[in-house]
Amino acid sequence: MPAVDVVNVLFCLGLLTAVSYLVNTTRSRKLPLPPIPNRLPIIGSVLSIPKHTAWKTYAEWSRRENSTPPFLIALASSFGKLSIVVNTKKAAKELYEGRSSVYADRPHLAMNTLTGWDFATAFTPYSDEWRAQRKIFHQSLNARAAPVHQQVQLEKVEFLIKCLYEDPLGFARHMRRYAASVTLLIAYGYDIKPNDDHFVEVAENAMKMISTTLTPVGIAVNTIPALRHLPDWFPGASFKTRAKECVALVTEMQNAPFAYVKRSMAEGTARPSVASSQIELNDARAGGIQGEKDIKPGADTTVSAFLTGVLALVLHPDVQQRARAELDHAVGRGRLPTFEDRPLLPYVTAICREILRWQVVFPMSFAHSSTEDDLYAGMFIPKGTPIILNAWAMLHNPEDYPDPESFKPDRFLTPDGTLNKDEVQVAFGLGRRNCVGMHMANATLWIMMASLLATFDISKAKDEHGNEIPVDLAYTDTLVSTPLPFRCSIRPRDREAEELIQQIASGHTQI
Ligand code: HEM
Repeated sequence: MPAVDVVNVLFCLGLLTAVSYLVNTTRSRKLPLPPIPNRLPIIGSVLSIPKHTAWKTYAEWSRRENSTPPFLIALASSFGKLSIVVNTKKAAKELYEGRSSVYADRPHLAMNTLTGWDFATAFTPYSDEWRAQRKIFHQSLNARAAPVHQQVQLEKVEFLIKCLYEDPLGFARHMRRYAASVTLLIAYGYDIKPNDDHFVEVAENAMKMISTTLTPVGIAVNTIPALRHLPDWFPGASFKTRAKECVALVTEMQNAPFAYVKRSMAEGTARPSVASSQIELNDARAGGIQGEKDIKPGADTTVSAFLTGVLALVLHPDVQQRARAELDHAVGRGRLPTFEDRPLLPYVTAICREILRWQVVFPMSFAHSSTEDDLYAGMFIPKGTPIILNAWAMLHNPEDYPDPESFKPDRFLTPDGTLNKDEVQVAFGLGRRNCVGMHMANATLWIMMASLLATFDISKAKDEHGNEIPVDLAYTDTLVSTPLPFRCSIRPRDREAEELIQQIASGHTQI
């Protein structure tokens, strides 16, 4: 009996493959598609798509395959499915911004539905539902609303400074907690517990589970959604059991903080938050408010930028020195910097921009999808094609950023020392689906870097013989690229800084 099912499934897969291949090749025969590197019949480019840092290979392929810009390439995955990688800022702007309504959809990924993650704004199709979610985010997190959250960011960065002083080796954990505490306070008015916070744990586990979608089996299910109907007992179908576990976590991640806000509002103890103001505005309409429910995922992206910031400082004592000179001149030594000091600290801002450019948090952003057949620079882009923005290629293009692999904050300064106009927007995506948490993320990163530079000296850690432990620039290969664990030394920069830190620490009791 199982043998018959196997034959049936394989037969259906074969049929799907053939139909999909025919549809794509017939459609594309009329007009040229972007070049498809290393394409083989039926299996497309599958064998040559690298497992590691694919964004670097795509940038190379696009230079090899296109003699002139716009440097688009198509990837033909197995079963004839196409996706297109955009490798230049010019093409990305023309498509994502110039034709924004055509490129604002997201590809439908069967694994997102299976794991319960399809509730998230980032995965919602371009629709009225998405517009409603996006509006809620925008009202609370746009550039003008961002200052409302500054008090929370200042309060939490002080606590981070205390934690780094008392337990410098745990810096990555403290930074993760700083990101989560800012996000949850702003989103839900919820102050996380010092250790083992349940909301944070659930959200982190749900985020980890999303990696299920990136395993070979997950990719196969996204390519051939019919696979989701495989029976649970089928060899290789254990992804269905994991997906069910993920649904439970995601549901709790959505509902628990929201229920907390409602409860604390009823008890009169709620802190003002995005969720509480939306509840007041919308009078808690049936089904709840989607927008604030997926604020949490932004925390992981911010942590990646924080850790890159620490790595950059470890490797560049000269950058620390120059930033400190700027801080001492503009702020003095008796207090931590605040957001009011920002206009006087262009070099610190340039460091933050360089962090986002140097090690791109989302090297290939989130895929968009086209809602119409389109023709661009003489190339055909079929309706429904996933379009991937190669942000890494754009932010490492030597024409815009000479010596792109080096960490050089100066590239964001004009000769007279003021900031230039490049705000590294590409790191946050382009067009209608760009990052809605961008202003909050920039502010959280800026105040952390400014405070860290004002108080601590960051250098390589030493082993028991007093030798410096080398630091590698090693990153995860996941959707959000994050530094792999590394060691460093974080010490008050001098006696004066230590006194300031102790004064700040005495105002915060918990660690
Ligand atoms: C350094 C930190 C961050 C980086 C680099 C980043 C980057 C991005 C990128 C590249 C996208 C996809 C854009 C596109 O599809 O064109 C995105 C989407 C998104 N981000 Fe962020 N993000 C960060 C922090 C945050 C934070 C703190 C929040 C929430 C408070 C947030 C909320 C979102 C949401 C909701 C979307 C989906 C937008 C949509 O599909 O309409 N992000 N982000």
